[in-house]
Amino acid sequence: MRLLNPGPRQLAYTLDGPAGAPVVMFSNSLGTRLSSWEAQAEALSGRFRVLRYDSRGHGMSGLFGVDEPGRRGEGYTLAQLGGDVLDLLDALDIETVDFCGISMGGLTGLWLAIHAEHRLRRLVVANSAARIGSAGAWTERAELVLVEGMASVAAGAAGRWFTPDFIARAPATVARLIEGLRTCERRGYAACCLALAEADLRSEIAAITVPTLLMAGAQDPVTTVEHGRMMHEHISGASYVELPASHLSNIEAETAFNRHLLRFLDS
Ligand SMILES: O=C(O)CC1=CCC(=O)O1
Repeated sequence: MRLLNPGPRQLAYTLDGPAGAPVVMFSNSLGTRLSSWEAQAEALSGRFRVLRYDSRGHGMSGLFGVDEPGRRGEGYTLAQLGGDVLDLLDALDIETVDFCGISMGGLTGLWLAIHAEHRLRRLVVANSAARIGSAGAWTERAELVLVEGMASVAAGAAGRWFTPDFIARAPATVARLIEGLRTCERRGYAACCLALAEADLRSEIAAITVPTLLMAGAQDPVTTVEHGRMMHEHISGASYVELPASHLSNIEAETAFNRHLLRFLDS
């Protein structure tokens, strides 16, 4: 694990793989961290350089000021989440990447494709939407974790992230991710909820020209297949697949996810 700008505005990242190989960058969902891409990093290793990072407020990345006195309950913005990606690429002297994000990370990828398309070769958006949830629900969730702590959202997360079948089949994996959510910094998590409360790219995604692969989970209750199909209709030339999974499809359906990802990266 390496740190860009060690301190309250640090970004934690890993960069693995052969020097000179094309870089594939991964962006995590709300309440997870760069370790959630383990299966993809392994599948790509050898042929690609894999750049993973913890979104601000998550994992080993900093809180970017939301812990400062008087700033309780302040949010990040989607532009800041996208700006962190550009800062990291600039610092590492990486001109272009294939970008793969899930959920909040997918929304970050859509923002980059709209505002910094020259930095993306290809875009993969998994289990995401141009507008995730509603402003009211995200504001409520931010308030809930600030007042009651992360246990209040960790309790119901398995049912949002995975199918009952996967929860029964892979209890240790599910427990590890839920523990990661429970120990997520509440102020960072809340600030990302507030970024999601504001983020709405529905009127902008038609401008995307970066080659795009959209992946949805057939049983995802959060970002549904309807959200995936809506993006597919609006992003010209995009490919769209549905995976046998709920929300964290890169974990629940890692084989199918990796197959589609690699096929797209090789196209
Ligand atoms: O509600 C959840 O935990 C799922 C989710 C919504 C946005 C995101 O990144 O994860």
